Amino acid sequence: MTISAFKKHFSSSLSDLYTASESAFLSSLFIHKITGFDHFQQRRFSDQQLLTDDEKQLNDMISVLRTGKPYQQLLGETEFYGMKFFVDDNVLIPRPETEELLEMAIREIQCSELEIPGLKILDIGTGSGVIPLVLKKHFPDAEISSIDFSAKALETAKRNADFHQLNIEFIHADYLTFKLEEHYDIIISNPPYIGREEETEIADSVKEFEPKMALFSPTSDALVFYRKIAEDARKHLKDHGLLFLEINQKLGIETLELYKDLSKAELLKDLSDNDRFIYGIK
Ligand SMILES: C[S@@+](CC[C@H](N)C(=O)[O-])C[C@H]1O[C@@H](n2cnc3c(N)ncnc32)[C@H](O)[C@@H]1O
Repeated sequence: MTISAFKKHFSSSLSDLYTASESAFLSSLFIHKITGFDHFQQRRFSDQQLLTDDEKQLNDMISVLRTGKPYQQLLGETEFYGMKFFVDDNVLIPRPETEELLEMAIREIQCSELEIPGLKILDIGTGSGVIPLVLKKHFPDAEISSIDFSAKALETAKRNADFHQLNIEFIHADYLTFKLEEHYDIIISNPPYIGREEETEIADSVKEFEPKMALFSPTSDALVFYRKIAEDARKHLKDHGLLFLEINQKLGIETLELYKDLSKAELLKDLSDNDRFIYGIK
């Protein structure tokens, strides 16, 4: 099969899962991964026959994609905030809303009166490490600590930190019982926030392929992480320190209520107009 015929085959085989433009984008990524041809080479050599082995591997990938497995897990990597991140089935695939959280955090930190050199940042629930690594890239002098209860997620986060040659303190701990000892200029988190009663509303592919620990609250209280973060913000966020949280869009008001004793706490919407973030100042 030629490269161009494979692209058509990819699109028609997955037409119930992806739009034509998504398929064009994805087939280009997969052909690049298997053949090494980038997008421009694929166009230039579109009439070239795929090697038999490459064609088999690409067809195997179509079969796996049909199971609903996220394409990022199959590729083993994804792009987030313009950076490459390794991902696997131990970490949440980073979402565009978290890019929005970071965009807000970077802007607010730059506009704040905080002393940027020596900034102390705590990230709760690191996953693939996207939040601490994007922040470290923008604020190289910041001291960033990042907690996760999943040892396997931390391995992936460390691999990403090594790849980008960025230094983060990774802490393997259950945040819900972890006693903070330091004081921070910034606390940022995208913790698990899906309650048990919402489980049926989550897509099967998400529940099957992404780590449950990353998605679901471990107790019947969907806000359990936000309550502990509120308590820690009271005691461990420095005066004028900043808080950035990604939240469950259905629990905006209840989540905001937990932070009412900060000098400022705002509920902010994402680009899809859902209540998605809390921005606070101590
Ligand atoms: C929603 S994911 C966010 C991952 C990453 N920060 C992102 O935005 O893509 C939540 C993360 O919290 C971690 N986590 C779950 N329970 C935890 C706990 N009790 N203590 C610390 N981390 C926990 C999960 O392993 C997961 O990596």
